[in-house]
Amino acid sequence: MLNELERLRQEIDKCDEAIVKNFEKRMELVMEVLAYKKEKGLPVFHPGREQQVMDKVLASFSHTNLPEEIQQLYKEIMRISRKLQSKRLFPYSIALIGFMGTGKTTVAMDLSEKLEMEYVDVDILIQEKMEMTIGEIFENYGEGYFRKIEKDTIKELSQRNNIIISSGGGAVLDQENIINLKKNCKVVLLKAAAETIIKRIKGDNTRPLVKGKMHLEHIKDLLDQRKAAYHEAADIIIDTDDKIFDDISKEIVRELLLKYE
Ligand SMILES: Nc1ncnc2c1ncn2[C@@H]1O[C@H](COP(=O)(O)OP(=O)(O)O)[C@@H](O)[C@H]1O
Ligand SMILES: O=C(O)C1=C[C@@H](OP(=O)(O)O)[C@@H](O)[C@H](O)C1
Ligand SMILES: [Mg+2]
Repeated sequence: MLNELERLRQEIDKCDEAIVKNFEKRMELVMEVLAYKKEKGLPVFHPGREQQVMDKVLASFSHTNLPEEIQQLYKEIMRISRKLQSKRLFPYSIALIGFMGTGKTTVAMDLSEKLEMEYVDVDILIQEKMEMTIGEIFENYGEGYFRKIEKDTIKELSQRNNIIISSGGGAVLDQENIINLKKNCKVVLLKAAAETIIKRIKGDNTRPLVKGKMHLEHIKDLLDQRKAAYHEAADIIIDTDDKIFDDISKEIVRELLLKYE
């Protein structure tokens, strides 16, 4: 004879079995939708769709005692779903390169949320390692020392797959960094006009290479010196002038899928 506790546990086991079975079924269907969209050339990510699913779930379970918990569960289900799709679509890492102020750090964060892919910013990692700001590293140890840590950090990160890396604007001036990044990454160059760049970074004095020299001629000079290196390293080039982050991220996704499918 089963006691009451054992009986309840058996009921719970049955629920778990149904949850797992349906979860697997749901994810299989998501992958079928993905394959269909790819075949028909439809946009892969449809931001409105997640809200639709959430609204539908909440409406159809309006009698639930656990509306907040259901919402939480569905958020997680959709997060997992996005991650599975991204893994299938992008079996590589994505490295963002380009001049200061082209949006590498911010776009990496936005892409990371959209693709549910981990992102690492080389400069942020360096600052954490050194417990110092980039400005302090330049001031205390000089640019050469910063470049050495930058190179070590890129080497370390380039071993990893399925992440988004935002590099600093000077990273690709060193050939070894390009070779390392290209091991596991598709390299995306973000571009912007000097006028746009200066507008974006003029209020920010965290970049030692433009500190006290925040004028158009200096930015243009630096851009000219670096242009060839950026273009040589790039697999994909995205103009960011007059574009919002959301559109830049979507363009990156579109271009990567077009080129590497
Ligand atoms: N497309 C854009 N539209 C508006 N502001 C932008 C855009 N790209 C970057 N910015 C702004 O410019 C500044 C520098 O961006 P950041 O992501 O740090 O660039 P990077 O890492 O390439 O130096 C930030 O304040 C950011 O919000
Ligand atoms: O262009 C460069 O040489 C640099 C760009 C900075 O990063 P962002 O491009 O993210 O601003 C940072 O790595 C450092 O100040 C040097
Ligand atoms: Mg940055």
